[in-house]
This record gives sequence, C-alpha cells and structure tokens, in this order.
Amino acid sequence: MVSKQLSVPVISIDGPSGSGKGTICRLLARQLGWHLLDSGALYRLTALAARHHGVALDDVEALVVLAAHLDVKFVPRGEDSEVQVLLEGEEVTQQIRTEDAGADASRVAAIGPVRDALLERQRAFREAPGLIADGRDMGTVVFPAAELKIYLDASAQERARRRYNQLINKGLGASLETILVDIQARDDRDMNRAVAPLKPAADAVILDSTQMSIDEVLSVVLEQARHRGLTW
Ligand SMILES: Nc1ncnc2c1ncn2[C@@H]1O[C@H](COP(=O)(O)OP(=O)(O)OP(=O)(O)O)[C@@H](O)[C@H]1O
Ligand SMILES: Nc1ccn([C@H]2C[C@H](O)[C@@H](COP(=O)(O)O)O2)c(=O)n1
Repeated sequence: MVSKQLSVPVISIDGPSGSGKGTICRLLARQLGWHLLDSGALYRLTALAARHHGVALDDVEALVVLAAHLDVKFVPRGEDSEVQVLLEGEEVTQQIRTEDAGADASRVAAIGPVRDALLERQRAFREAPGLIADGRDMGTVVFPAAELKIYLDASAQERARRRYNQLINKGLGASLETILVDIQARDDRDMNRAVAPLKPAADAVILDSTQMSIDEVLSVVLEQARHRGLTW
C-alpha cells in the first residue's frame, strides 16, 4: 500500500490564515480532478470535539484520544458548494469555520502528540490520481516529497480584509479590527510553536497574493504544475 501511495503525486499549499489556501486548493482539486485534504479542518474538528466532550484544550492525553478516534465525515455536495462536514454524525460545516474555532484549532495544533495522532489520517488522503494538500506543514512534515510545494502568503491586513468579507458574506458578524488581531495572534502561534511551525519548505514556490486575484494565483499554480509535468 505504502509504495503504491508514494507514486501518487501531491501538490502542497501551506500558508497563514486567510491567505487563500482553501479557495485555491478547492479550485485546483476540481480543475485537476484530484483529491483534496483540508488539514486545518482536522484540527478544527479535534478542538470542537474537545469542546463537545468537555475536554480542556491543554489536556494532552484526552486530546490525543479524541484526535486518534475522530469520527468525521466529509460529504461532497456537488461541484460548487462547500463539503458538508459531520462530527460524530452532527453537521458542523459552518461551526468549524468561525474565528473562535480557528483559534481553538491553533491551540490544539501546537501540541505535538495531537499532531502525531492526525499524521497517518492525513497521509491516507494520498490516493490516485493525486492529492491537493492544504495546511501549515503539508510540504515540510506530512508530504515532504510533494512534487510541487506552494507557500501562499499575503499581508496580514489583506488577509484580515478577505476574512472579514468572507464572514460578512456568510451572514456572520465580524469586526475588521478584531479579525486582524485574531489573525496576527494565530500567525504568531502557528509560526513560533516548537512543533511543525508554519514556514515555507526550502523547495517551496513562495507566492505573495496581496496584490493578486484568485484567478491570478490559480494561473501561477497551474503553470508551476505544468512545468513539473503534473498536468497538461
Ligand atoms: N487572491 C485573493 N484575492 C481576494 N480574495 C481572496 C483571494 N484568495 C482568497 N480570497 C478570499 O479570501 C477568503 C479567505 O480565503 P480562504 O478561506 O481560502 O483562506 P485560507 O488560507 O484557507 O484561510 P484559513 O487558513 O484561515 O482557513 C475567502 O473568502 C476567499 O474567497
Ligand atoms: N496542517 C495544519 C493545518 C492547520 N493547523 C492549525 C493552525 C491553524 O491556525 C488552525 C486552523 O487551520 P485552517 O483551517 O485555518 O487552515 O489549525 C496546523 O497546525 N497544521
């Protein structure tokens, strides 16, 4: 199984919160017909499961048990709509996308044994014809031999603006100032933790999308994929 998996190509897209990873990964997976790993959702779900079960976000032993036995289903809902996410049979698609859920995820993600408990589950997403892997450590830890590694960045101000517009469009209340503070706090935690810190892999293509549209980012990534023979 392992040798067969290693022949399956991977494109990893890492980067800070709000840089556009999820958007680009979904579009890329659809364009290439490849599988998609939203690794952030696994950390968000682990933190939500902890909340549901009254587990403190610093209770390492209990968090590892939750992560290792996460009862999660990702149900595709047609080409253009978001994947439906079920946690222990309950729909939590929107609940895991709040800024508070992201902050909780960032806290549990700083715990090494939690990351270890989610590692093989993430690698199991690597199935033919290929995998688009969205996260913080896809190119540095989970798929270090990925054929193409993208580090997608943007200024904190631009990422806060994007996240603000995203939440408003979902009908969720938001404050641009609060979002900026939250994003900077999450950046700091994700980049400065001892385990699997957010940083570009040495062989990553670094894209600063601050002044780029979604289509422009997608075009650059597709060109990089063509250059490596991953698509026509
Ligand atoms: N280049 C871009 N220009 C303008 N808006 C963008 C761009 N890329 C993404 N967006 C928008 O920004 C918002 C955040 O994007 P997305 O959720 O993909 O970010 P992310 O990196 O996955 O964030 P997180 O890591 O916090 O989940 C979305 O509403 C998306 O449509
Ligand atoms: N591979 C990953 C993915 C996510 N995380 C942590 C850090 C993020 O702040 C949080 C939520 O991720 P998002 O859904 O916003 O991409 O989960 C991580 O440490 N490693």
